[in-house]
Amino acid sequence: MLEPAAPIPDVLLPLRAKVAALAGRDPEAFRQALAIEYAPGAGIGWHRDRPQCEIVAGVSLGSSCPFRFRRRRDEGFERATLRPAPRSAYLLTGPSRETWEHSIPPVEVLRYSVTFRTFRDAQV
Ligand SMILES: O=C(O)CCC(=O)C(=O)O
Ligand SMILES: [Fe+2]
Repeated sequence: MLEPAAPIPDVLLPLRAKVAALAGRDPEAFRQALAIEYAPGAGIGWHRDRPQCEIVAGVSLGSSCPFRFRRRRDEGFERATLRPAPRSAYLLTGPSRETWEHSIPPVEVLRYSVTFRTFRDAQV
């Protein structure tokens, strides 16, 4: 049985307000917050975020790292790499959200991310 998660901690609300302004959405639309610690050697494998999510807004903290993207083409993968600066934010919307997969190879220096997500179904 699913139960509602705890509310987003107050300490994250100013950050949520900033990414919401970047996305042009109400802060309350970002109903999930996820903080990830990447210790040296930790990364995240290729994936697209779950289809129930709509906008993914991320804040990159600590070290910079390659943020890799790929999408399948007839002849193989088309690839792109961003390098989000520490204390910068990014939005995954449109094709970067729906079509491209993303991953982060094992980091060399400690990094954190805080991601906020809106949901397609407001009831989720
Ligand atoms: O650490 C990041 O900036 C991305 C994290 C990520 O891809 C995710 O939480 O789905
Ligand atoms: Fe992701």
